[in-house]
Amino acid sequence: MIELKGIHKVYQKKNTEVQALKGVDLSIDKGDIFGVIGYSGAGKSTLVRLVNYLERPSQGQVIVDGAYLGNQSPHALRQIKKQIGMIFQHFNLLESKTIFKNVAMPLILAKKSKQEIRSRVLELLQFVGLEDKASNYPSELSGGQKQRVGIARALASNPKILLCDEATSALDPQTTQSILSLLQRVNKKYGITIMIITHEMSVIQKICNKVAVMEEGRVIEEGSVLDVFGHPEHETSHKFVQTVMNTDIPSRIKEQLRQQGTHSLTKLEMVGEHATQPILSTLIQRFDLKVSAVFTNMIDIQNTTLAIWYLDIQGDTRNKERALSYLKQNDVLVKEVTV
Ligand SMILES: Nc1ncnc2c1ncn2[C@@H]1O[C@H](COP(=O)(O)OP(=O)(O)OP(=O)(O)O)[C@@H](O)[C@H]1O
Repeated sequence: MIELKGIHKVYQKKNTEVQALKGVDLSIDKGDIFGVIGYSGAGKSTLVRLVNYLERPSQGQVIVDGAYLGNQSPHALRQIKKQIGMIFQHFNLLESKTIFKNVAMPLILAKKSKQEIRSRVLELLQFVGLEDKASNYPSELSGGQKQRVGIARALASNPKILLCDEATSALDPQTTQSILSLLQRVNKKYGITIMIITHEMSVIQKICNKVAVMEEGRVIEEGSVLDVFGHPEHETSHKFVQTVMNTDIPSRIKEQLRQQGTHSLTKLEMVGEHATQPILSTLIQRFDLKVSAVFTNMIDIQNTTLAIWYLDIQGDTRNKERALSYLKQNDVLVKEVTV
């Protein structure tokens, strides 16, 4: 649905150049809720603004729904851009217009009939739960309600893609949760592909199926959210995962283990129904091993459980080898780690 190929973006600032993007390749499939995470200045906003050509790449190709944006006529580009809605951190509502008018604006600009505008706006206000606010003004709404108006306005022209630039960063955790649930409904009910820019891993955890981690203008890691949470390859991704799920053994426990003479542990990673297998009893009873669970953590990612266990497994070496290959055969990811 969205393809970015070899994207570079250079901003000219007086006599200096800022290389905001340094060769980004990204592919977002239809129906994805795709998260892009990174620290401030990583290039996330620049990247998302390229998708609807608010910014043009200095080099590389942006392809949306099969159309290469670089060689479109102004008219064709406008048509493509109509298929892309966008919501913003600070909502960008017209303060002097009512909620009804704010949502209606894309339809008024597209010269739709009054009747069509009325029925579409009322349907959308109902969808976002604001049907009683049609004649209020933005200043009379809470942040979460304003973002709901932003979402309704973005949906007015029936887009195929919704871009969200830090859409929940100005909201409290409870309101964030309700906006994320609404975005999930947008994805499911209208089949809209969603691209979310954020610096909060909890946002990725709650609604994204795929994630790209950005640093200094590059994508440093990309994959399914479960994979990146389970075994982040890059140090920055690891740090983001740690903000929502502690997958590292606390140093206090490591110290205790070293004092006891334990220098290595077996790390198990299990996903979905594999996370609820009777692992410990199998290792103890079937393979005659002595097993202590030193540190464990479980997290729910889009209704799927991800479990990480660190075990101290003692006993006959051959039995341990057989036990570990049994675990691998049962879809448990096994790794020996030093403490
Ligand atoms: N219009 C611009 N002119 C000059 N430099 C820019 C412009 N927009 C962004 N930059 C620079 O490009 C780099 C990437 O910025 P960008 O806003 O894309 O990052 P970001 O990851 O979205 O950060 P943040 O989360 O703080 O918004 C930064 O160094 C920024 O200063």
